[in-house]
Amino acid sequence: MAVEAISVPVIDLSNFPAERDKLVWASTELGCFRVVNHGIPPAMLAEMKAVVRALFEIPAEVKQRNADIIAGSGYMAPSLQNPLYEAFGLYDAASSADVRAFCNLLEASSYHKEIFSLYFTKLHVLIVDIASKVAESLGLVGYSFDDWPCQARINRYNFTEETIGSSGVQIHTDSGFLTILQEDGSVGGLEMMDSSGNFQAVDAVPGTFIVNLGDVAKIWSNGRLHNVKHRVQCKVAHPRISIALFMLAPKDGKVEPQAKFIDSEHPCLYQTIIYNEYRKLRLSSSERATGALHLLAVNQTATKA
Ligand SMILES: O=C(O)CCC(=O)C(=O)O
Ligand SMILES: [Fe+2]
Repeated sequence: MAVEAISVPVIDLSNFPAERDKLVWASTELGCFRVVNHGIPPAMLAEMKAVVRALFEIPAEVKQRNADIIAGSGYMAPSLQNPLYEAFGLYDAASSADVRAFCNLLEASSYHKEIFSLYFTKLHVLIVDIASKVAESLGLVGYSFDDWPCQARINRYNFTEETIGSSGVQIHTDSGFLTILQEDGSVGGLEMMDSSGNFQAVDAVPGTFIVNLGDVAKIWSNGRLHNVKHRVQCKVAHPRISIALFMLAPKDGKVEPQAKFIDSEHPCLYQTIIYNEYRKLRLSSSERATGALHLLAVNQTATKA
């Protein structure tokens, strides 16, 4: 099936509240948007990307030191399921101590450490701002995302001539609330599923970030925010780098529909779950590809009885 290029809605972060309706539409119908005027200088994006490229060159045994802190949060070597994909994970990138520990384990130079710290400090401010704007646009004003843990994932796709047309990362939803992605400006491949169930290619636009919403957003908003399915395909014979920051779930781990989004016309759709349990649920079954939200669905007949 041919995959068309989608023009992802562009949200100008310096133009609020004027952009509010567009943000509501993008986050409830598509589950993804592009942000501009985000305050991260182009030089910092480029420096971070260069540091990330270098990080993948360290010896395999050093990479393995990046162990899981929570299920699936550490280094992922190429696997049978995703043979072209390799990633480092950093839990919690919102904590400067965790960023330092990650760099120390991987024997990063002091320059690399400095870039990592600066980048994630800035990205954390940005992710909190975007999450707050999403909440406010749905009418929930004053909700704080300040202390939500955020995981970073640094991805490399070993794309070559022979792999064109194959999968870089399988279809999935993100498990957390919201993801900010720095795409590879020169190598595309990200595809989002639209409302008709077709994949649409997302162009890589240098200097911007792609934001997508995950399963926690769907539960938290009682079904309003859309957890978009996406994947990465190999389109060109060139290694691809991407840098993701995932805002996961509240600090106490309790993920539940907010009272603001529950009323007689919108009954509670999801059971409360602890985020780490939900992550294990996704990893322990085949649910990663399709999401595991249906396992949390409230039985409406039972609720009404
Ligand atoms: O590399 C990308 O563009 C997307 C990566 C992704 O979907 C993820 O890390 O969850
Ligand atoms: Fe993803």
